[in-house]
Amino acid sequence: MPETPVIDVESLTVTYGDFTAVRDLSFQVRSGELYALLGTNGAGKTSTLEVVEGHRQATGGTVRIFGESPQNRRAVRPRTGIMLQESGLSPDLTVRESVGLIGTLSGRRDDVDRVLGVAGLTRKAGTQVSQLSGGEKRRLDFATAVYGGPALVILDEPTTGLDIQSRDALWAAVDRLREEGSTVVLTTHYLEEAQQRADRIGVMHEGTLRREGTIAELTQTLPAVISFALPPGAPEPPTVGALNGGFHIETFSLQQDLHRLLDWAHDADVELLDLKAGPTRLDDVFRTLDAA
Ligand SMILES: Nc1ncnc2c1ncn2[C@@H]1O[C@H](COP(=O)(O)OP(=O)(O)OP(=O)(O)O)[C@@H](O)[C@H]1O
Repeated sequence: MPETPVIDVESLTVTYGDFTAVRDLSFQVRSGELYALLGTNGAGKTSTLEVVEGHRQATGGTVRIFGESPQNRRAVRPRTGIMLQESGLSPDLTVRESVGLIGTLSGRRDDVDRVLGVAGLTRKAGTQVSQLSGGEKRRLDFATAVYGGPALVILDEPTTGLDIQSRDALWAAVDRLREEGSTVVLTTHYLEEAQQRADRIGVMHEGTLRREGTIAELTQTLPAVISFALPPGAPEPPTVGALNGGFHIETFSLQQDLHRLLDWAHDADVELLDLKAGPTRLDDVFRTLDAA
């Protein structure tokens, strides 16, 4: 028998008055995977996650978490850690009190000091929430989401406003959770983070799911890119791939075309300036969305 998906979204519709923010959306998140729900601004990601989190009623369709309704808090809450875009933490509580309170409400068990350490907040344990910097608040939101190692962790733009050290620390903590078997759902506008970490990616645009698959599946229909500049007076470069304005080559034979270009540069004794070559990136998938 197939395993019950951790999240099962079936024909979800969310409307605000006359406006349909999410239309007939279906996707599943499997146990143990990191699923990135990405999309353009206003695509409907947060509206979708709010239904998944039980904070909003669906206008139509069904959502199941661990086979249960998201409204069934008693069944779902102990197994789900949520990092919202904006937390509702009380400004008067200290960091330690906040983690302890949310931890207790979650129904999971953990050691507050351990969680503060994971989130890099040990030195801020006695500081009031109102006195935290923006990045420190995000770390506190993360701490409350991962308290007790929930089976499902939902991270809504977790690294926005974080410096590089904090990002690395956050991803290291997510990696540890995954090693212990947690399923992770991520939204982010930092596409490299999704490209590096997601097992599968769903791309939303204007309320619907326009693309879904592994990073390889999403990018294989688009060409790879080689770009470079030439010093003044250099001869014409060879025709490789499709020269698409400037020296920007689109190719489905990256290795072969790069080889030919480098051979030409060597034979012509030309230094290729600012040479870049790489597979198709997720950014390019986004740039094709309006054409879908
Ligand atoms: N409470 C609301 N009332 C009316 N419209 C809303 C409400 N919340 C969201 N919307 C609209 O629904 C659409 C989807 O919003 P949503 O926040 O779900 O998008 P998103 O994909 O999370 O966007 P972003 O990446 O910009 O955060 C947007 O056009 C937004 O203006």
